[in-house]
Amino acid sequence: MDGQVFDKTKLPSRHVTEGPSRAPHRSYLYAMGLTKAQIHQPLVGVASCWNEAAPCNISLMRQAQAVKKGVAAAHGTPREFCTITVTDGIAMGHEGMKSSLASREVIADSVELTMRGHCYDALVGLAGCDKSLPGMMMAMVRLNVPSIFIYGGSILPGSFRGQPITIQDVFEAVGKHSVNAMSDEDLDEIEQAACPSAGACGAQFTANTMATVSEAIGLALPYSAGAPAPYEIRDRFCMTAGEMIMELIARNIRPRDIVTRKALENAATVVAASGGSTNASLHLPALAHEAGIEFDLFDVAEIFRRTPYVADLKPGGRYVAKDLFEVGGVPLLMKTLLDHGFLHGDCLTVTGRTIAENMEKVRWNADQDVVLPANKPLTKTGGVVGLRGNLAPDGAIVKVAGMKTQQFSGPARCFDSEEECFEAVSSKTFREGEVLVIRYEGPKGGPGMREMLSTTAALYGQGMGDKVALITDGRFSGATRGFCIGHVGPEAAVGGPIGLVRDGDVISIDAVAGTIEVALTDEELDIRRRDWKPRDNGFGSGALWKYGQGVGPARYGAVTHPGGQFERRAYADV
Ligand SMILES: CC(C)(O)[C@@H](O)C(=O)O
Ligand SMILES: [Mg+2]
Repeated sequence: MDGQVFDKTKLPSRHVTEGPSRAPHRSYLYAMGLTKAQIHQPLVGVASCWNEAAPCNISLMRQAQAVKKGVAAAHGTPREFCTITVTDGIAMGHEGMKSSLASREVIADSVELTMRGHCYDALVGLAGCDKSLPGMMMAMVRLNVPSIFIYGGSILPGSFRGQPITIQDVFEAVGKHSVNAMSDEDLDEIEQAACPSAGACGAQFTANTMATVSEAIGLALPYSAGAPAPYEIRDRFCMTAGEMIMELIARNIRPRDIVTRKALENAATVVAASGGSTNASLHLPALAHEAGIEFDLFDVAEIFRRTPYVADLKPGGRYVAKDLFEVGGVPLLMKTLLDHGFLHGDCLTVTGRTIAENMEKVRWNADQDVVLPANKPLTKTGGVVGLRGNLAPDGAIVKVAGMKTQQFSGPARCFDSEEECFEAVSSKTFREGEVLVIRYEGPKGGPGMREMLSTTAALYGQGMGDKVALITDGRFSGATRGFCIGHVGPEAAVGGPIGLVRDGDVISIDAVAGTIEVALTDEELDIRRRDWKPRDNGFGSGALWKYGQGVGPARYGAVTHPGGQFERRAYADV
């Protein structure tokens, strides 16, 4: 990039830095120590989700400095800014979780507004936890300025009595403890051992799933998703991203050149192949929506159905994110998928090259069993399955990776909030063979579509994971295992059938056939619907009220600007 001269008359930052009328604007930039030369170079927004809420984001400030060095080395002027996060692990199991999915929208919106307001020419975005990853990528596609995504990296595995552990073991320990199968002392020991470093939850949970997506969709540099947060090699990826963003400006390569329908299919493919988080079936439609591409839960489910499950990662399998990185990272997973025809190789990426070109130097590693060859998979279909039926006309999702059985039928036991169900689980006032139904927890109903790891992990920890099924219009953690069906739509709050079910109605789920049915006739459902009345969710003002008013259905990604609208007028072109 040495000597690259950028034509400022074509870049958005000209509105801030060029001509006599912008003298006041330049005064502010001089006030922050910028030189004349720096002011007239391209301005690159370095958006970081750094804060002290959780280990996922704590290393982002360090990494952002490396990005800035890279930008400066390639004759750009980096401008760092931070946005909020809500970290699921700490928001879990209480009202705080209602803020989680809503935070994805706030992150996307806040990055959008900072970029627009200051006319930055490009964006390098760093994100470390479940909602900040999709939120940051959504902002990139929405703004459509040259962008590179950087993941903060995974946490290192913990160790408990010689066994590697993750946060999942602590959530499940709560269930063991509740049935007196674990002592207070052991619970104390495990909670102190599970999280030994900075970084996002360590297995193929939601953050690592979306990090895998960031490489497969083409917005992140190859290998950059895999290195754990404390590893100094992350800083090298960050430096390179900083240099590379200047090249993307020069070549005018934008996120919507990258995030195409085929790229979204590639993203869904790596989720299924790695037994990733069900949350991806929300985030991929949301990302698609930013690009004006129709790609809903059923499109995601169709890819899931035809994709082999090859990466033996927790929660369904044996290994964690660090293990995947050590054997070859996301490129190794993509290599076998590409070689066996499961990925589109012709999609452009932020390297300026296609997926197939990026893969040219990647060699298959036969000396490992973290990723199996795609022609010899763990199972022939993906680790996550879409469902549809009279209980979920707008679809539902279940993770089958690692599950012994794929069919379940039993009488419903209904709860109108997660708390009511958690209480029944803790006091064991439910029976083996039942289908626990948690409703009024959808995007509008909660509001906020809570993630329910406390309840599902408690069930699993009690040894009830495959003895009951759980269905909800809310959602699950990437660490959830057991027969747990989420995103059931339409949600109860808008009159969906899940709100019409009564205790004892027989519910049948078949993950092989892809169905979810309640044994009620259409006539009976109609009669019950006539008696149904909407409920007040208790939020009359503030961010969650606003979210509940605007949010669309889970099937289309639970976005707050639904209705087929997307940002057609990329701000960089104005
Ligand atoms: C706390 C977890 C495990 O990170 C969860 O939020 C997830 O979705 O994976
Ligand atoms: Mg989560």
